Amino acid sequence: MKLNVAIAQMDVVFGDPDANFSKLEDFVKQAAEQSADIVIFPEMWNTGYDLTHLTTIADEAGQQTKSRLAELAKQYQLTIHGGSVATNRAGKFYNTTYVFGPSGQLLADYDKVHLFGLMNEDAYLTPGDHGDQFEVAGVQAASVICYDVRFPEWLRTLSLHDSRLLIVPSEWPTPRLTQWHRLLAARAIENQSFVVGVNRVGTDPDNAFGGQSVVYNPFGDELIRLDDQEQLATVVIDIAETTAARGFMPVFSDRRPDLYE
Ligand SMILES: NC(=O)CCC(=O)C(=O)O
Repeated sequence: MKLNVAIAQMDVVFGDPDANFSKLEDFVKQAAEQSADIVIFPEMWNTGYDLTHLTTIADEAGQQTKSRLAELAKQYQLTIHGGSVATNRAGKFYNTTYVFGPSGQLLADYDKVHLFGLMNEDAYLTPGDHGDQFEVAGVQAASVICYDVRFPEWLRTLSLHDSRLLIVPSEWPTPRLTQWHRLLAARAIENQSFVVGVNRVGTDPDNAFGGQSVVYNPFGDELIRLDDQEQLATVVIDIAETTAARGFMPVFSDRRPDLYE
């Protein structure tokens, strides 16, 4: 089973959801032109980290994002992994992932679980309380958001449901890009899965984001690494490699959960 994965390495217009929706639409169109099965966006692409204005700019109940992603997925007949967006639900703000399949159906709905204090998320956002898995063209996938990737036990928990593809939308600042690559590669090796990290580019008032979106195979080899420019790129991944990795070294069945915790 092969999947054509499109990475939408987007520059986010700070605090301007309308401008960012229009960029998203261009990227989805490009992904469809390149026959992608799935297109993946970065973290908080609707607003960036404009956390002090969430009352006016966060997506109310995620409605605008959900209806637009559903329409676009259906129109272009592909899966859209909507990175994450700032949402406002019952007066609380969340950093939320929505994934829509080609029939316009909602496949996943996930709020970032580990809030990132260095970017003030803990002061403004409410953490999620559950994970979510979904299927892309017959492939089991799971998704976490940026800082979540530093918690191997969380990605392992999600991987125990036979995920073969782990997706990590991010706004990861340039000074820690070396750690970004090492963490993503480690998660790929230990979970014997493909890992797709989609970072934004550009700057906001506090940080610079150097892109370097990347795909690692289940052996931790890099299949593609983008530079620091806004762009869409595609890469074909062969899910049979996850079966080969798991057959060669049975990490999942060698686990000793009786000793953990
Ligand atoms: N947006 C984020 O969660 C950033 C995480 C990050 O930069 C890190 O080093 O972890």
